[in-house]
Amino acid sequence: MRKIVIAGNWKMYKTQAESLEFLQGFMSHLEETPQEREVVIAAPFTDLSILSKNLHNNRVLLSAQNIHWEQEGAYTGEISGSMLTEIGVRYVIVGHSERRQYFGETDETVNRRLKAAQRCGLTPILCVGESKEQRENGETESLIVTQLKKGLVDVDQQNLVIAYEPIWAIGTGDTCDSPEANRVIGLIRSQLNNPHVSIQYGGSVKPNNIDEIMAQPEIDGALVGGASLEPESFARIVNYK
Ligand SMILES: O=C(CO)COP(=O)(O)O
Repeated sequence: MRKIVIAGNWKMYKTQAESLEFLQGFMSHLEETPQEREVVIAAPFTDLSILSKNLHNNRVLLSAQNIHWEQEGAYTGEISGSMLTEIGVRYVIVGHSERRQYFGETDETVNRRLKAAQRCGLTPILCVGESKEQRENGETESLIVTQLKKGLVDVDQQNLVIAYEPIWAIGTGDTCDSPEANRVIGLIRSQLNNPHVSIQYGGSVKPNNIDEIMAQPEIDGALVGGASLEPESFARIVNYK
């Protein structure tokens, strides 16, 4: 069975006070959310601990946005897996295009982070996706196959979520057409050795397009940026029809 996983990626937004304010507005909407949908919030490191203390049941699971591959050491500015699991974090986003673009993330470092996450029991959400230029040059398929092949070396596909996030659709309002997202996600699935891996779509997911996206047979969830920052908007997304 493929799980439905709807995750909000808050990126570098929300102080602790703002994150608690979000919870106040958000939690009541979950009463109508079907139990089998997993709802995840990927918050900044500084918010995770206080969110964890204020989430008394497991209705919302927490995710980090990055993880270092070593268990501990002289790595100024980094966070290890055990620091995350100790405060109740369950997921971690790995290889987001913003980390690949601005912070030198490569398929090799992505692979190391994925394995580190799994070693300490976190479920990694591996992000893959092409730029506008790569799409226009007809490189979408080969790029994604390479990202998967290199990223997933020795990675356990029993404990993994993948997000297809075309870079040109992120933060632009220019959503990838649902049938096209469905097609690429089908291609991603064909590269895996476990048919039960959940594969999300990400890139300008909004309350007004989530129903159509989730109606696609290959799409098992969403990774939502901007529209996850407001309680009503993220609630409408997790409660898609
Ligand atoms: O990058 C994203 C989620 O990880 C998508 O961001 P937007 O939903 O703001 O386009």
